[in-house]
Amino acid sequence: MSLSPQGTAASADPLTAVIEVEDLVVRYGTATAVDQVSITVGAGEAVALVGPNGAGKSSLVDAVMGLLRPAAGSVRLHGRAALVPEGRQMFPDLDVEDNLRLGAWPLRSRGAAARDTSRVYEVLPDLAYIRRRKAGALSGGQQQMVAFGRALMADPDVLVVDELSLGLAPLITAALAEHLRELNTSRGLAVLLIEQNARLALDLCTRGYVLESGRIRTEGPSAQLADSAEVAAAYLGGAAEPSGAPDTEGDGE
Ligand SMILES: Nc1ncnc2c1ncn2[C@@H]1O[C@H](COP(=O)(O)OP(=O)(O)OP(=O)(O)O)[C@@H](O)[C@H]1O
Repeated sequence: MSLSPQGTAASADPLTAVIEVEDLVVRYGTATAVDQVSITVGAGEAVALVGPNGAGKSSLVDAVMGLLRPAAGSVRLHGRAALVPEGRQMFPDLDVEDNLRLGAWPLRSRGAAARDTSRVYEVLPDLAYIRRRKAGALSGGQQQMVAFGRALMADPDVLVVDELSLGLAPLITAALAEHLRELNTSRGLAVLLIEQNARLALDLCTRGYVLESGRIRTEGPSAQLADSAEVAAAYLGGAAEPSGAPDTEGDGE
């Protein structure tokens, strides 16, 4: 089950992990980009991975998606993961319809039915209106929508989104974020959202990890991370609003 019918109650089940990463190490030559990182994403859960440039976020994603071989540690996928890649990576000379169909590649054994794009147009109706337009002629926001649709064509259990907001205007980003929220909350699709915009990611997801210099610096429920003065100062553009909640980071900030 990946895209349950709209309106069906979908709840996160952290006991059933769709992604389990344990003690992962990624190296480029002698440089360590990801250093003993462990993360999980539960079925139906939305999890944020935030951190500054060069923290190792994309390296972690590439290892999760099997695009690079870890130096150590393990990645276990329970179900199908589909990637919305950084920079969208459209085929600019193909139209939207053909770009979407390429996303069905993991389902090629299912035959022609897997290439039926109508299930994506039901979820992202705006794409139906631009189905015959060349991807290269679309705006960044439209391309990101196509990248979402292409990932959905793989009938995934978890969507791995590498930089939802990259290069997009705030209003466009907000609209795409709502689509992602809808896919998660109403249709039970698990999400791993990699974002430099920590506020966006923590607002969208229920749990998060902060990655810094290849290591998990802190993790926890999004509300707790957003309330942490340490995280707020580093990633949210200022100190957290006092919430009355105890300082769980334990650093007295
Ligand atoms: N192909 C590569 N060869 C060598 N070093 C690399 C390569 N890709 C990434 N790195 C290095 O690994 C570290 C982590 O990079 P990575 O791209 O995973 O971080 P990131 O958090 O995704 O950053 P950004 O937000 O800028 O994309 C950085 O120091 C980067 O320079």
